[in-house]
Amino acid sequence: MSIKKKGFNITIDGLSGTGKSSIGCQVAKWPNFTFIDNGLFYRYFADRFYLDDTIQLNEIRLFKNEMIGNSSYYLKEIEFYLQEKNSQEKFQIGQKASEISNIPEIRNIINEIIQTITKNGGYVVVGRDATTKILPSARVKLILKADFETRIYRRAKQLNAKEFEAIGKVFSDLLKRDIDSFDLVLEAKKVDTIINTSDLSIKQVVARILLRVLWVRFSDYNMLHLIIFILFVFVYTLHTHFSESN
Ligand SMILES: Nc1ncnc2c1ncn2[C@@H]1O[C@H](COP(=O)(O)OP(=O)(O)OP(=O)(O)O)[C@@H](O)[C@H]1O
Ligand SMILES: Nc1ccn([C@H]2C[C@H](O)[C@@H](COP(=O)(O)O)O2)c(=O)n1
Repeated sequence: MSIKKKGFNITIDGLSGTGKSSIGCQVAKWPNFTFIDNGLFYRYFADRFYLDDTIQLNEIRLFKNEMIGNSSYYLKEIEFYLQEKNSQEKFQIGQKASEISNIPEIRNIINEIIQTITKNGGYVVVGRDATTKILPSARVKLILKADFETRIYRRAKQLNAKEFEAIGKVFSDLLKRDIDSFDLVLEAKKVDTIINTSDLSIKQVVARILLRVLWVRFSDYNMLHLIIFILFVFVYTLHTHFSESN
């Protein structure tokens, strides 16, 4: 049973540190889907097009078409471009990304790029509004959540923050990101399946999501058979009805 079906996309939203990126890229592996981290777009745009306190909207508009025309190249470029930054740079880029995410045109451009790239299916998109705004028609839509303390612990471990001051920075950064994303996640929470990852390992969360993917795909499969069966019964009944009346 192939999961790579026309139009089959998976979206995963959640606050910072809930595990979207680590889990999303694992989820993408088994059905051989392409992973897209929506937050990376904001970061890439912020670092490339927000120079000397000026947002280069024209450049961004041109870039949109370039990226749509050559999506597999640019998805890799965005991923690797940011991997090369050190943690201080990443922190600053994150702050600029948060600023540009308040500009509606930039949000629309990013959403449009992702919608166009994913239109044939085969993608796992993670972010904060992937389930509600970007791909509300995705076949599997999930929200990850985790306690605030768990998320601080995970982020501090990830950044190797051990000193009181460093942990304080993690705390305030996470709080700010939560406040920035509050509306988006609140909106998403209304409609989707929520998984609390606080007491689950990455593997356990991935397994749950893949089970859900299989279930959705399996119900498609059964539904198709059910429809064929009903059609068959209908045609057969018509056939016997008309042969009896002749
Ligand atoms: N279920 C889990 N159990 C233990 N550690 C986890 C779990 N999920 C994620 N982590 C760890 O927590 C850290 C943060 O996870 P990740 O970067 O995937 O979160 P995120 O939701 O994508 O955050 P952001 O939105 O800030 O990018 C990573 O180091 C990751 O390995
Ligand atoms: N759907 C999204 C995704 C991201 N942002 C903003 C919020 C963050 O400040 C920034 C970077 O995201 P991250 O890499 O931390 O996931 O981009 C957003 O507003 N909407």
